[in-house]
Amino acid sequence: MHAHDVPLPDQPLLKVENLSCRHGDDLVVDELGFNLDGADIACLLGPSGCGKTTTLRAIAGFQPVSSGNIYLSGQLLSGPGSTVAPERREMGMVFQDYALFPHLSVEDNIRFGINHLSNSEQHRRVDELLVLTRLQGFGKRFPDELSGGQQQRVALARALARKPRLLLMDEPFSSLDVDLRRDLTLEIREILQEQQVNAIMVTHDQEEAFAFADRIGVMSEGRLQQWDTPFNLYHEPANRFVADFVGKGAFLPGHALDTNSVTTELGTLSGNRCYDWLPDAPVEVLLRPDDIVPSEDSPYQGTVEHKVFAGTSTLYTLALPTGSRVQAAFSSHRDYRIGDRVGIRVEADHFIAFKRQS
Ligand SMILES: Nc1ncnc2c1ncn2[C@@H]1O[C@H](COP(=O)(O)OP(=O)(O)OP(=O)(O)O)[C@@H](O)[C@H]1O
Repeated sequence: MHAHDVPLPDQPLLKVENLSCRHGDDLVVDELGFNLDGADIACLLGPSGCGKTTTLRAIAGFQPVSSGNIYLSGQLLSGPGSTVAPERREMGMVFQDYALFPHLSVEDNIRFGINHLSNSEQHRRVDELLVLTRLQGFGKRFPDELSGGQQQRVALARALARKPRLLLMDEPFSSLDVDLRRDLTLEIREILQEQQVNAIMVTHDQEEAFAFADRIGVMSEGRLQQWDTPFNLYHEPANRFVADFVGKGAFLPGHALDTNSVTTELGTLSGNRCYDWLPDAPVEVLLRPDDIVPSEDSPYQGTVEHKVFAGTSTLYTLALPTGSRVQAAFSSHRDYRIGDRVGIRVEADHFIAFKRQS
């Protein structure tokens, strides 16, 4: 069966259940669980060392699991003490360093995993993949005669040649420069959609994750913090770690007034969610840069401490009188200088707040 075959309706394509993995005595993946549905492309996102690669390797079958299970369309692939060999999982892998065979031409690299097919079928599949990955005319070249982006497309073509049920990619773009990364991320997403191949990519770059994935798992210290759409991660972060890690913004201290409003240095802010805090509880409100707007006659002012020009907007870090800081993205037509005092107000449709620990 391949990914374009319809999986059983009640079975997710991939089910990772209470997965824990150890390196020696260290628990590096801790009770992690998520389901990947038939149509989704996913990312595991998190800071260096949080366990993303170990999770991907467990799914691929290279990493033994200490507890928990991994299923593909309902079939158990990994459990404690039982594992289906990597080559029998029908998964493709693309690595950061391309891992192409240097002594084989592009065509032969792509052909590598499909030598069980007849010669004419091999040719047809290779030609199809060269077109798909926009490598027509490069088939006879060797890897060292290609750019980094082209090499990564060969690696993708090679991984897709066997029509994998799931494609696993570990930081596939990290050795490429920023512009190429962005283009290739979108291009590969289109190729996967066209081929109806599900994929999981590991990255620590959230822009890349947002551009690539329908579902993102944010990890920290071996634990899955949230498995959700990019929109929900940004607007409805499940906890403070996700709020801080995903997107820009700053936390402004305040005190609860009632279950959905807070007094802060920038006035009373009200949201559309109810919190279970008691009146006067210390809280902090997440303000995204687009929640702060310039307002000349506002009683609230911030002093420009830092600015980063970003084309259509400029990102300012503003210090408030108490020393708290907020970030604000203003149209780059307004050009404030370091040290300028800027009238501001909060204009947020909703806010995300957390109890303050200290
Ligand atoms: N072979 C190994 N032996 C011992 N410890 C390891 C091994 N591989 C990884 N680790 C440790 O396991 C933890 C998780 O590593 P992992 O590579 O899964 O993280 P990651 O999120 O992919 O990080 P990065 O983004 O830096 O690649 C880290 O603390 C790492 O040092």
